[in-house]
Amino acid sequence: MLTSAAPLRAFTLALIQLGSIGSNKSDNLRHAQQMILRASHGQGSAKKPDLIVLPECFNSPYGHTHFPKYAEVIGFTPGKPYDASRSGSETVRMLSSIARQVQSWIIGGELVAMHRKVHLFDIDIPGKIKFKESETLTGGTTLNSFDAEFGRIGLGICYDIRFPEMAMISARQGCQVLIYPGAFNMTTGPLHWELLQRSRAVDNHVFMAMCSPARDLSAGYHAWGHSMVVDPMGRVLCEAAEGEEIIYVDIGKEYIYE
Ligand SMILES: NC(=O)CC(=O)C(=O)O
Repeated sequence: MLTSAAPLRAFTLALIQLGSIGSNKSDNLRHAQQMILRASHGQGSAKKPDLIVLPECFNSPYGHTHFPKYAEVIGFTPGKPYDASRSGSETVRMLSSIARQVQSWIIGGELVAMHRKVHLFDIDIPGKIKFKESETLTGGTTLNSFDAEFGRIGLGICYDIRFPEMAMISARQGCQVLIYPGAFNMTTGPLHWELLQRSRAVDNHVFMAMCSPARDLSAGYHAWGHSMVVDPMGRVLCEAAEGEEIIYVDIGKEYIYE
């Protein structure tokens, strides 16, 4: 049972709309690490972020046939001690070490909480897109969040956003910010990416953010991009374009309604 959350405090959020995700996992991890380092310095008037978010599937190409090859054993059990530096997962070791170096929270696989996508993405729109995650993945069965010094962060992954009950329960459990790494595509992106985030934000009076990979037309899956952050009134606070980009937003007093 979660204890009640402390009031939300001002913080800086960075979403990394990562590009160059190819077939070599170590190269993907190296690139993600460099981008986290770049994000950690802030940009222009943006301060050093307290929380940095990577997209869904940042260490492998997105596609259900790739998942078995890139899968890693994480071995994390909530509430039990876990030494991320000795993890069997190359991805967790990288994230944990860079999180310590830049002194920020990272959503991408760092290990204070682990969320497994609950709702698997199975879609078949004739002539447009066919994708069946359930052929190679098993859905998660738990709702997950973590407490940072500035607020309670609820987690989901991509397709999870289409199930309003999940965001609602997170909000009822005191989450003030919901972050769902995601990878919508060229069919569902223009229709629903912004609509769903604004809906979940307004339904629940929370901040909502989704972080996408950059669009790569040479890849098998064409991600929509447009990583964004929405405030509890449903206003889009910032939005990326399609390419590789880091977007920052200060969640300041003007957005925090007590
Ligand atoms: N990729 C997903 O999990 C979901 C998606 O693209 C959509 O819901 O649209």
